[in-house]
Amino acid sequence: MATTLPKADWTQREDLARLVAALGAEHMRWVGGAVRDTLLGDEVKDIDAATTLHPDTVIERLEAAGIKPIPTGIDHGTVTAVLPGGNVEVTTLRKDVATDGRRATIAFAEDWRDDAARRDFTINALYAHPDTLAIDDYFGGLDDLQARRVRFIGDARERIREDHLRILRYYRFQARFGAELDDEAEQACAELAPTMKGLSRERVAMELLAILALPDPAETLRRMHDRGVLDVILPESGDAQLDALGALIAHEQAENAAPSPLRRLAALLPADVKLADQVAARLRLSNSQRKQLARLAKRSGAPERPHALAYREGVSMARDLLLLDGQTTAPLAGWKPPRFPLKGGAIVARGVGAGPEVARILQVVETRWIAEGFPDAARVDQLLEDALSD
Ligand SMILES: Nc1ccn([C@@H]2O[C@H](COP(=O)(O)OP(=O)(O)OP(=O)(O)O)[C@@H](O)[C@H]2O)c(=O)n1
Repeated sequence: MATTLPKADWTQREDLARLVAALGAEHMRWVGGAVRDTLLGDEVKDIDAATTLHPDTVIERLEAAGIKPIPTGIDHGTVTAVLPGGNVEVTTLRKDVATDGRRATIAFAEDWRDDAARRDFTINALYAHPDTLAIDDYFGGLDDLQARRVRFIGDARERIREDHLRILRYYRFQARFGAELDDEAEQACAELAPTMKGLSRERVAMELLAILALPDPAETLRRMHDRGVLDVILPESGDAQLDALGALIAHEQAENAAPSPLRRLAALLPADVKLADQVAARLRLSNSQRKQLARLAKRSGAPERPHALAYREGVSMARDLLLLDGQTTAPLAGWKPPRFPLKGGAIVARGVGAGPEVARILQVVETRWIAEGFPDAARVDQLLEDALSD
């Protein structure tokens, strides 16, 4: 694996050059996901920087350079630099002093190795110099990345006790690119899984959905289930649901459908609306996600005509329902629900008094129109004729 960060779109960003100039290249390094994912050749989402400068100094220097600072997690030494190409989190080097697994008490530090030592995995503790792009690797992260090994820094149990969410982060990275399993880590995660009960539900939900959003997390989730880890955060899912998830993902791949974490969460739950609603509330999902999950739980398993389904539910929901049912989604490609061409006014014009009778006739005609596969306006006139003479 390269010992220098390959050039990537983000390493050439002019606004990042301004950030580096403001803080001073010698006082900072790029770190975390951006370095890891650039080395993997993957798309980079968020950019994190580590710095030896005190947060107050970071704020002063950013302001002096005309870059807006937001003290996002100032207790933890994080200042967000607002930049046109995307914000960057600048975090002062730290070492953990004490932690209860949910919140860490930290001290600012001078030493890059101390900062590396408090991080979760070797592959996440790679530091790139902003000027030369040379990488500092204190714990063999480059080798691990090359071998696609997700390895805790030092003792897995200790790392997990510092932050119990690291159990789910381990599985997420494992599902993303882990090539070999680390017995020690697997055992530590299984053993400490009950500690996740104390985590904030939002954090747990975010990680679970992030695992579900990966291209193929079925095997990892199966392992989490077999080892009792999934049971702690999603006790509603049993063997049958794990099988359903495997089938869904295989079907998604056959259909070329993009992964959807919510659709996959629905597969991991029994088709029970009340239960789905409880899970959504427990995981603090948004109202719209909660509604979607409840609708997905209401799936009947009875095959329905794709266009009729999409007309009633919207194309995206219909696609999810068809995929969960193992049906083809091909008829929905490029299909837009047509507009029902009949208006109440046309019925009133035919002598029906305005009121519930108009609504009833509209509904009768619309139902027939859907059943016939959305024929044109001439046929709708005929359907209206029939309905009026019924
Ligand atoms: N529980 C955690 C969370 C984060 N980190 C450290 O903080 C960095 C940034 O964390 P975050 O942005 O949450 O994740 P990334 O590793 O950047 O990966 P992704 O964006 O894919 O989640 C990580 O690389 C890791 O070094 C950690 O040690 N323990």
